[in-house]
Amino acid sequence: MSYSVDMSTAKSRRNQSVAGSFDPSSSSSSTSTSCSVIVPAFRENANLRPLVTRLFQAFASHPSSSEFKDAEVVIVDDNSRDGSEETVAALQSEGYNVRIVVRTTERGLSSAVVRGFREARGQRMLCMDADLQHPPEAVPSLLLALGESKPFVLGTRYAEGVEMDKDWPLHRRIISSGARMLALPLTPASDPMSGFFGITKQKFELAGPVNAQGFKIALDLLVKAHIPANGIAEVPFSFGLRQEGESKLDSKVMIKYLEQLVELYRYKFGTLPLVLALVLLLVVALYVWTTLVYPVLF
Ligand SMILES: Nc1nc2c(ncn2[C@@H]2O[C@H](COP(=O)(O)OP(=O)(O)O[C@H]3O[C@H](CO)[C@@H](O)[C@H](O)[C@@H]3O)[C@@H](O)[C@H]2O)c(=O)[nH]1
Ligand SMILES: [Mg+2]
Repeated sequence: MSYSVDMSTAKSRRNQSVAGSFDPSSSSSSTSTSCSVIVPAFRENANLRPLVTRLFQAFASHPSSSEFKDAEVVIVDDNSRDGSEETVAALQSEGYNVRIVVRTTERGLSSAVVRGFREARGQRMLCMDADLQHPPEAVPSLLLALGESKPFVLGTRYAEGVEMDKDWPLHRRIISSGARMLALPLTPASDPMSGFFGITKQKFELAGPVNAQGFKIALDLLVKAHIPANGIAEVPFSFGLRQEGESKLDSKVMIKYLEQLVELYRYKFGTLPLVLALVLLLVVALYVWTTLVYPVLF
């Protein structure tokens, strides 16, 4: 079950002045929406206001600001009850085109993103975290990179000139690199672990049934929407630190990722290569045990 708080009226549609600064008090009566930004959020109230205001400021000050005149932000919250709904209502009354879908019987990052993509009114859809690890200022370029020839855009942390924040913990770097390596045979994308990505509505609707468990929905869409290498626009960005609150990534999320990998390998290559890989792994493990570990221990 879910409900949606959407007080968007002509007054609450976001607007921009020619000077490039966002003026939420002026209004637009347009009903078409070109771009939608989807934000999965769980207990992110403290981050919502800076996120939304920075996003609309970035749209207003972009040289192609007219492309974003109908842009909307859709927050998909899992019943956080931390004041997020009130914050969104306040932003709406100030004129920002933002709404919140509150799910009361479902949980999970990926399924929240899928829900947001289904709710989105825009043809270009982008997903980003609420905690400001993904810079709102990079959103316009990512959205503009989407089109018929590039139906998928990926904010990548693995490119020249960009970096992770030096305070991002070592264990998270190791987990992220390991997870990325395991996904290498599935997609040519440089950073399929990224939660900063976009897809056209058309391509999303053509994708096969996605695995909405866990955190890695971009990887699932890359595989199941059959996105070829030349259909991906990669936009480098520097991955920041969470501004407020705590990460929700835990061991359950990692196990779900391994399950997702098995499903995707079967989807892409069939069952036989997967069985062969498991047999090979078993043989290597037996070899290591009998020749290296057993003689040393016993
Ligand atoms: N609705 C909803 N949102 C959720 C849930 N769990 C997490 N989120 C939201 O999903 C976003 C990412 O969650 P974090 O808890 O901040 O994740 P992270 O550990 O920082 O992981 C990030 O880095 C990964 C790459 O290393 C990304 O893959 C991932 O998307 C995220 O960006 C945040 O906006 C968070 O509120 C949930 O159960 N429900
Ligand atoms: Mg985070």
